[in-house]
Amino acid sequence: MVLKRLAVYLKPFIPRMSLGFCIKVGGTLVELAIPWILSYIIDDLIPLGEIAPVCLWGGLMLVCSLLAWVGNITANRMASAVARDCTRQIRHDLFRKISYLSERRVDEFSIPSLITRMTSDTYVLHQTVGMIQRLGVRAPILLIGGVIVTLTLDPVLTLIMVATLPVVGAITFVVSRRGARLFRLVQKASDAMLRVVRENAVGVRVIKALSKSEYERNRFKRVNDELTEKERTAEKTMALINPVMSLLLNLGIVAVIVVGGVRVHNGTTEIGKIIAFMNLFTIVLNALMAINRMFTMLSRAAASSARVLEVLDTPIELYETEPKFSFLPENAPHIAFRDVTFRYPRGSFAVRDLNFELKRGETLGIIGATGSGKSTIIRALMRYYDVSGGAIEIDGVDIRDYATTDLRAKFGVVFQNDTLFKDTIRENIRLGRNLSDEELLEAARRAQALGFIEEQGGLDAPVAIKGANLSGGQKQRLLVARALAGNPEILVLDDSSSALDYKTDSLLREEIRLHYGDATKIIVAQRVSSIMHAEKILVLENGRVIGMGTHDELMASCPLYREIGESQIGDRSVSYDEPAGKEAVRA
Ligand SMILES: Nc1ncnc2c1ncn2[C@@H]1O[C@H](COP(=O)(O)OP(=O)(O)OP(=O)(O)O)[C@@H](O)[C@H]1O
Repeated sequence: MVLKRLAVYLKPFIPRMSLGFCIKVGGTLVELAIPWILSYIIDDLIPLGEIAPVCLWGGLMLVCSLLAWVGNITANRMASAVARDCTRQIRHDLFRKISYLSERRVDEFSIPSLITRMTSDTYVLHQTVGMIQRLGVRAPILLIGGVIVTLTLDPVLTLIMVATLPVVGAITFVVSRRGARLFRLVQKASDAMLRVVRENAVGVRVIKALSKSEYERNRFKRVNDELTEKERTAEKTMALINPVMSLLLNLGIVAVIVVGGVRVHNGTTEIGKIIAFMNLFTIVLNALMAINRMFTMLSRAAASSARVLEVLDTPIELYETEPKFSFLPENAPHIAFRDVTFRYPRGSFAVRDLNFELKRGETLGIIGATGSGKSTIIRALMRYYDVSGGAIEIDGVDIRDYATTDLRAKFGVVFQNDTLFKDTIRENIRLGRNLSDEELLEAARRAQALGFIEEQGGLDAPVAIKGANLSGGQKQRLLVARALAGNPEILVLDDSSSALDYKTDSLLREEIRLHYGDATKIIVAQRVSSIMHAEKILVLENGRVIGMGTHDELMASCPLYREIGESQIGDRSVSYDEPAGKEAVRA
């Protein structure tokens, strides 16, 4: 059923598959003729004692072998090409779907599971599509054709052979069904193993630093053992088929030899027919084995298809292509949160009753303990998740009424622990947007990144996976340059200066103040100095706002803010009115 659903991917390849099918059928029929010619030579031509017809029919056998060989190779190549191109399309659609999945769905699937669906599951489908084309035509023709040719040679012996086939078919069916269920469990265990490997690779430094290597090794051993156990059960089940089939077919061959011997002795059949029969028996046996392999592969493919389809069938909840409004209300605040409440799937409330407004060009600072809901506000504003209650508005329009691409295009953003890609510095800043080198360099200069970019060799310098060849501060500056490039309408910096020294941080803030005056800025920070010049500061605790106002107001009215401020700045009498840049430069 699930395989049928994925068959739509084969539709565009029907002409190519049909041609391959014809070549395959031709090659297979020619192959079946070989034992028949052999029997004719032995029983009818050799007794005549003339060499010429024997050579002629022998030559025909050779031509048949060559044709079968060439036909099979050509058809197999065509099958591989179809499998490759079809899987490419499936991967393409999967990737596209994954990139549009809401964060909620990504959480539900989990990243490791999406990776295995994208890699090993599509690989299984690739193998299956290839195999079905290679063997799906050939094996049944050899099986049915083989039985027909044996019927023309000796119907009595054919009955012995045919009697074994239903038993073999039933065993294959039962075992393969069980195999499909077991392979689904194997894939699940493989997801779990990938998750541990991924966490381990990402957290390798901290694991070493905390001497957690032994603990991690044990954790990996557990998931690895679990996977091995599941594989063992699945393989043990599937491994039943071959020996049982071999046993049945060998019993059949023994019966053929015994009955055949009696029939030759009685003069009801000839020796050449028995030799050809044995030949065909091997062909039928191999065809059955191939069909068995196909069933095994189909069991795995059914499990993989179900996993791939689960992603492909997931509705894209948050992707709106058309705006649902025709005009923007006048004099509306640029950003407004109205009674916003948010909870993660299966989680408790992360943000409650959030209300604030920001005018265009204003800066909002957000501060609070870890887990207090700071990043959640950003995710909700950019509509990675829909709010659970209340509404978020941009220019007076609910963000759910914007086309998602239009909404996201308004933002320049650095997420907490944001990602750098294995590419050049240029592409990491540009990220596929139509921006000139001058614009990229300008953004880099303002993000205080130009100095180290030049040291690295300019925009063409390589960035390793996740920016592993850069320091923490360099990574953050590159990410800020990415956010600034393109002059966003709304600039969001989520804990993006934690690795910067105070001087660089304040220079960066000064550049933003000078050059991005029109952009509305939302800055999440752990440092009071990063947000103290904001027009509005939110102090969060457990998802609730416990203070809102300017730095001076909060120092006077919000005990938590005052506590953080005093512990970081130390001196309450410091004047905060000076631009941060000057303050830092003087320092
Ligand atoms: N994807 C998620 N699924 C379920 N719960 C989540 C998810 N992301 C965050 N949470 C929970 O929501 C709450 C707020 O998380 P959030 O990331 O907004 O905190 P934060 O203030 O940004 O913290 P930090 O300063 O550590 O980044 C936390 O209790 C967190 O455990």
